[in-house]
Amino acid sequence: MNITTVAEGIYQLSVNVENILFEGLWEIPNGVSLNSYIIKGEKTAIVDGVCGWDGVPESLFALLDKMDINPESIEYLIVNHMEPDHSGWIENFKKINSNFKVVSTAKAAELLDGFYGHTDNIIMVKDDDTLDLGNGRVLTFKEIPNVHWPDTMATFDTLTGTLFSCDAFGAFGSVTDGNYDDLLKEEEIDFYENEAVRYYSNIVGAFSLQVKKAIEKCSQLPIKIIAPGHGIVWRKNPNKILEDYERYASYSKGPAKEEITIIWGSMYGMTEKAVRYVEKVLKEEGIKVNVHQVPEDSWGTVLASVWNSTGIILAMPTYEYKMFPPVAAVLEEIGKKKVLNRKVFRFGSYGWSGGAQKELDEIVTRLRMNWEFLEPVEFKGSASEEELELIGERAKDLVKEVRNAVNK
Ligand SMILES: Cc1cc2nc3c(=O)[nH]c(=O)nc-3n(C[C@H](O)[C@H](O)[C@H](O)COP(=O)(O)O)c2cc1C
Repeated sequence: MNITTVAEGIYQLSVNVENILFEGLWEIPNGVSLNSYIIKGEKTAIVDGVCGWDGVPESLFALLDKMDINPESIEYLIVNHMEPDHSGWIENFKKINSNFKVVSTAKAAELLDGFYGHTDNIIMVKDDDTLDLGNGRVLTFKEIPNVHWPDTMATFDTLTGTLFSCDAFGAFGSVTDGNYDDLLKEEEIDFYENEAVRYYSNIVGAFSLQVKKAIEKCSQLPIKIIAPGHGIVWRKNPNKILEDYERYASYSKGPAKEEITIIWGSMYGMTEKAVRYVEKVLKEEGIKVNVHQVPEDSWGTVLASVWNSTGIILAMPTYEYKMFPPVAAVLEEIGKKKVLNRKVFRFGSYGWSGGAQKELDEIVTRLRMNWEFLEPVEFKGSASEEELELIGERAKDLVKEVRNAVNK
């Protein structure tokens, strides 16, 4: 639980959440912060409440208490985005203060009604509308739909140049009091960069087109600080997170980095033997490789690696005339997240009929992933020396394709 000062009259109230699956689905090994912001003019506003998860609203009230802020003095609740991890707090807040106004887009207002039956005192705003808090503090709003729900907007404090960007420009990773890029060491920034890729690929990757539009729109503002709903605040170099997000958005269509991700599954070690061989070959080629066995590694972890990778190797046996199911499941999710135009090689074992390749082709076509495949290698039972060599050669071809695509 942290209270920190972002800029003159702006305070961040952060609550870390760990040991949950984010959105009930995504593993967050390093936790996530839920960031709320208090903005003080003559009047006080709070930007984004936090989730109604057990203990979280109480933590936020305790933080307000610590700041000597009486919840009744908060006049505006700015709901940048209605998803319950940002707005789930409203119900609890209502019990203490029934005299506040919600500021949101029309779409968020509709969702507030649907989710919480909340319809009173809503100020609906659209692009470039303003809210004057007094004492020279004027807020401007920018709609950034579909980053990450259709209702999302960003709030801009014109006095300090602070952009409250909600889910845009966010990251996973719990935070400490030094939750600012100007206070963090280089390796800590690197840590949050990895957490940002994980967050981006898991949460907003499917909306990369809308992310690009949001970057364009927000870049017109004289931004000095970016204060997202999750992760660290960018005060020294806000351009870094804008550029990082621009890059992550471009990875959807590829090429991404000069990296290969191997996603593999194996029942009795036949496919695994070939995976180990390929790992050795790729190591000799000197390319960065991320290796994920499924279902042992979670979808979120696999997605984060795949997002960064221009090359993908899928290694799985045939199972009941189809792909080994955990590989098929993660592949479907990768397709839905729009990981497109990758260079791919697949190999795997079968017993008598094969069938994995047919399902693989079906998924990639149905989800319009536009993946470019090298000729697959399938082997009966255990791969022979010749078959291993062939797989090794194809892996080297993949490295060439990846390097060509990245360095084009
Ligand atoms: C439950 C089960 C279902 C299988 N279904 C098929 C199948 O439909 N067609 C086929 O050719 N082989 C099938 N096999 C054989 C495997 O593909 C074969 O044993 C392969 O070598 C397993 O590779 P792995 O050790 O990497 O898992 C099946 C094996 C199991 C255990």
